[in-house]
Amino acid sequence: MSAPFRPRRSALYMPGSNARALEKAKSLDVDCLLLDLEDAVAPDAKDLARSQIVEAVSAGGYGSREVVVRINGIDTPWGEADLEAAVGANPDAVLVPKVNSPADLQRVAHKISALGGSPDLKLWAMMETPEAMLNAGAIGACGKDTQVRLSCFVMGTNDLAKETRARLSPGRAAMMPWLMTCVAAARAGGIDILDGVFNAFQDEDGFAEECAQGADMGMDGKTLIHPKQIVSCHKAFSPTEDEIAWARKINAEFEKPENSDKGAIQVDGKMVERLHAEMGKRVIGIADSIAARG
Ligand SMILES: CC(C)(COP(=O)(O)OP(=O)(O)OC[C@H]1O[C@@H](n2cnc3c(N)ncnc32)[C@H](O)[C@@H]1OP(=O)(O)O)[C@@H](O)C(=O)NCCC(=O)NCCSC(=O)C[C@H](O)C(=O)O
Ligand SMILES: [Mg+2]
Repeated sequence: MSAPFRPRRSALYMPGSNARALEKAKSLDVDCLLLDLEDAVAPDAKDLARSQIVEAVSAGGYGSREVVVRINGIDTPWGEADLEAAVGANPDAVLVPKVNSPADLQRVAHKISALGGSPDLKLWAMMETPEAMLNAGAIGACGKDTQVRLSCFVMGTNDLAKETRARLSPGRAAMMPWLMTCVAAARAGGIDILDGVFNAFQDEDGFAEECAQGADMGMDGKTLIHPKQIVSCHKAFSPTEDEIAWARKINAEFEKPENSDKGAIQVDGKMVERLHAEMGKRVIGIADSIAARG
């Protein structure tokens, strides 16, 4: 039986133009790979990056890692060719940059079907423009549109800072309303959401703090730019032993015959409701999926 919960704790970007990185990714303990054709690739290297990504994805070897190709915007000189190449290579998902509205995703989904793309090919959306922040709920609702197959938001905090002129300062106070709006929009649409990148990848303490903040906010994971960020990211976004034990305990309590007609019970001096047991089931599911990967 396949695991019902898919951990997306870490998603590592790598430029498609960097063949060494595409190869190295096969040995990294990371949940998702974001093979980039967009901002990490210079205009003169777009064609090389596209052919390297097609070759890498078609050849496989990435195991249980979720493989996602970030295309250039469909209205750029490279977007159409990127999408056609991605559909041919058939990764797990296509990541659409600078999504402003549901129409942007519907357009890409329509093109994927016209190209004969696999019905299993999902869309992910970069949330990184002022328009996207204003339309977050409507974009998130594409998670329930079976024609679009949106399954994840990715916060693009660098572009968001550029477009809004808000500062990416420690603690991210200025970003917080948008980040939390997108968390709510993702949950309403039934999809996952990944936090933005932390650019100062040599600053381990700063990165750990931002991971903890993202986990507190309800993010499912974080996007990364360097392999050295993976371990700390997994620490923040994996359920702890205590959380797993508590989840198992409260679920076991609710399964007891004497609690079958109760909505709220006391466990270890705390009030526990069935909603906590539901939350616990997700913790257990994610923990089991992580364990199953070995
Ligand atoms: C930031 C980097 C340019 C640093 O590269 P480099 O100086 O080569 O780093 P190291 O020497 O420390 O590398 C050590 C080894 O690790 C491999 N490596 C490095 N980065 C990656 C990676 N991302 N994926 C896989 N492997 C990686 C190196 O090849 C070395 O390997 P080896 O030689 O075998 O020892 C670089 O890390 C980098 O390019 N990072 C990704 C940048 C990127 O993709 N940016 C775009 C996404 S961010 C963004 O756009 C978010 C959003 O849209 C927004 O708006 O916010
Ligand atoms: Mg961006």
